[in-house]
Amino acid sequence: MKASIEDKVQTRIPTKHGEFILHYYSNSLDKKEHVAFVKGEVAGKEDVPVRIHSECFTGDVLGSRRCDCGEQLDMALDLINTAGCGVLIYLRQEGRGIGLLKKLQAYNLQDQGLDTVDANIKLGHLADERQYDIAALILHSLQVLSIELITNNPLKIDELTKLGIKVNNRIAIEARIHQDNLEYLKTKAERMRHMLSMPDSQ
Ligand SMILES: Nc1nc2c(ncn2[C@@H]2O[C@H](COP(=O)(O)OP(=O)(O)OP(=O)(O)O)[C@@H](O)[C@H]2O)c(=O)[nH]1
Ligand SMILES: [Zn+2]
Repeated sequence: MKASIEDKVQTRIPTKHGEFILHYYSNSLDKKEHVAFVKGEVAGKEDVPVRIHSECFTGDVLGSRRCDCGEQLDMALDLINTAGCGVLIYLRQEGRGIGLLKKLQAYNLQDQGLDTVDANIKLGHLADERQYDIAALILHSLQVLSIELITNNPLKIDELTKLGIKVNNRIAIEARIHQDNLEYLKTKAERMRHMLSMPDSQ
């Protein structure tokens, strides 16, 4: 079956980062509630700043310091708001696609010494099970011509390019490094090719 999405509703959301229009999508691939937060006029535009954010209940909602997600969400919305034009797609791919239950189990394995990659593998999953088809469909639906992707993850750029999205540039989004996220960020840099500037001495 060919993947499809439907833009079901658009509504204005004033936030501490500025005002955005929230688009709610239904889709033919899963039963999840994927959304886009849109700033300004993006249809027919080139080089639109775009963040594709993967759901992280612990980081985005609870403010967990185990990962950089919550801080990246704030930074991306500030950046898009300041640019006056852009899109944050919030994909419901909790735990890099393995779901909240498995991510929390993976956290316990990490507390026993495994890193984020090996914890996923021990639970019978791939290191990263995310897909970006729905994000690409959302960008097509918004009639964005080309993007500047806000990410440190080269895989996201590759995947979107394969799906026909023109990624003209990458905008780095590096959260503060501290004791609680150090190992997590180190693993992303060393095992998942994330473009992060890690301190040499740590
Ligand atoms: N399986 C698993 N998922 C995690 C863990 N920590 C965070 N996540 C999930 O990872 C996703 C975010 O992915 P990241 O690898 O942090 O970053 P990214 O989206 O690939 O890259 P950026 O665009 O640079 O942020 C969210 O869905 C989180 O819920 C973990 O230890 N294990
Ligand atoms: Zn997170």
